[in-house]
Amino acid sequence: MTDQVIDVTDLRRSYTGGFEAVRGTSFTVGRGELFALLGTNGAGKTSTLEVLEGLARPTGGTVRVLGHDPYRERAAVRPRIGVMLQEGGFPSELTVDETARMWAGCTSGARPVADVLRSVGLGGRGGVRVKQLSGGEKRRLDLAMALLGDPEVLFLDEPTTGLDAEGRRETWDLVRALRDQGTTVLLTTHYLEEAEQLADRLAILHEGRIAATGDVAGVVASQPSRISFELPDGYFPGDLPPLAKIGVTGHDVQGRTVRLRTTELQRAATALLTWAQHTGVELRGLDVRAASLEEAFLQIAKEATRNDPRAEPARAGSRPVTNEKESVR
Ligand SMILES: Nc1ncnc2c1ncn2[C@@H]1O[C@H](COP(=O)(O)OP(=O)(O)OP(=O)(O)O)[C@@H](O)[C@H]1O
Repeated sequence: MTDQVIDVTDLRRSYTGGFEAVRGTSFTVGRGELFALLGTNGAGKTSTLEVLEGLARPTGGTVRVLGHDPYRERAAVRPRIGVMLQEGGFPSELTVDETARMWAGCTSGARPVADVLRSVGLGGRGGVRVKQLSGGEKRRLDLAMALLGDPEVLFLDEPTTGLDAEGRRETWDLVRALRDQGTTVLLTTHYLEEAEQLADRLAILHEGRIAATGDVAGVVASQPSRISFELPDGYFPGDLPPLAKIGVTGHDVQGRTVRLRTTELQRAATALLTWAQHTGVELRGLDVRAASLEEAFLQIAKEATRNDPRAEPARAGSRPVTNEKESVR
């Protein structure tokens, strides 16, 4: 049986004014798994994460982290988790070393500061003031602080936002290494490539609900693949083999360009190529491709909106109903 490290059942979180940011989500994360919560701005990723981190109480549903309620049994959970918030908010005048030592003083069983800084590539930056770090270095400092207690479970809230391509790749390598060492990781991101690169499983959150979940291949496979090509002069779409019979679920034609959508890519492509061969037709610009995670994400979000056109309740100046966020890590 899988060892469930995170177990979320019908989680709801509302803010004062009635706005429900999380509207009944359920998912589990097994030990050693890397799970990505993916969603557009405002989808409810941070609102979910804060409950898992024990920083906020759910309005409804239950949440267990390492078998405990992270809010009520904070003392049991906190020493075993690491949290990287979106904004670390470290005092800018302190040096990297001073910051790390300060956090180590608040962390039970903290690892040696120098080791942790080295592990995130800040080994040579101990004497530098936080305000002098680059954006990428600040994010690495945030990560280092989350790793000080050698956590079993690591929560990363948009760990690479604001990083350049190289910084992002370096962070991915770090996160992969942690996962390979057995750390359970839950990260939020709106970078699809990040989820593609890192996630064992993911959930696409849309307006507070899980619109799709599974591994990357499974989520992508739920969306149609595409075949496009140009028909030569003298041929028309009606000359093609009957599209429905070869597994094509939709098509459009612009000028001589034909685009087909199918959930049976091999069958449709084989039938099309066989037809072209027999007819002696050259399909110029032939392009056969499975949906990308990006296409799947956009489509899933579009469908979720169509199925649930939520009217936006007023929520100016609102606060969480259940409690204020605590400024603790
Ligand atoms: N304190 C608050 N009071 C009222 N509404 C809030 C509060 N915090 C967040 N929200 C709203 O809840 C929704 C979900 O916000 P949340 O920060 O969880 O989204 P997110 O998916 O993390 O977005 P982002 O990618 O922009 O960080 C948003 O519509 C946001 O405006």
